[in-house]
Amino acid sequence: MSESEDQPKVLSTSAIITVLETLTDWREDASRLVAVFKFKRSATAVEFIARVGAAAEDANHHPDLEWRWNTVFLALSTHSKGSQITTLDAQLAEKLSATAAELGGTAEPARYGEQFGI
Ligand SMILES: C[C@H](O)[C@H](O)[C@H]1CNC2=NC(N)=NC(=O)C2=N1
Repeated sequence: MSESEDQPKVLSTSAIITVLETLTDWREDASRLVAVFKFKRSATAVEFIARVGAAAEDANHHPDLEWRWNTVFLALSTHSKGSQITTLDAQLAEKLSATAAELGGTAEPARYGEQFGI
């Protein structure tokens, strides 16, 4: 288990703002990092979901996930830290953006308010 996995650090508001300058696919919403990725085909969205699952198992850190046809909605927070945003969330967000890009996915900022019924 890596040191970061042992001790995720809660990000302050200013740290979140700084992190989001790099994680341009992601936004803060209700103490979570959220993103929406759209793919050309539903099958590619499913492939992405499988890779999200593998990355989550590797990191022992699991995003909330919603699948709608060719689009995948993600939300990340750290349950063990009161469901706040931590360094673990930022690390996984970066990895998932890279994975989405590899599969030709595009972020859909206009849809960020739609996920999980909110
Ligand atoms: C025991 C195990 O380490 C925990 O339940 C892990 C699993 N996946 C997790 N995922 C998320 N998002 N937050 C957590 O705190 C968390 N904790």
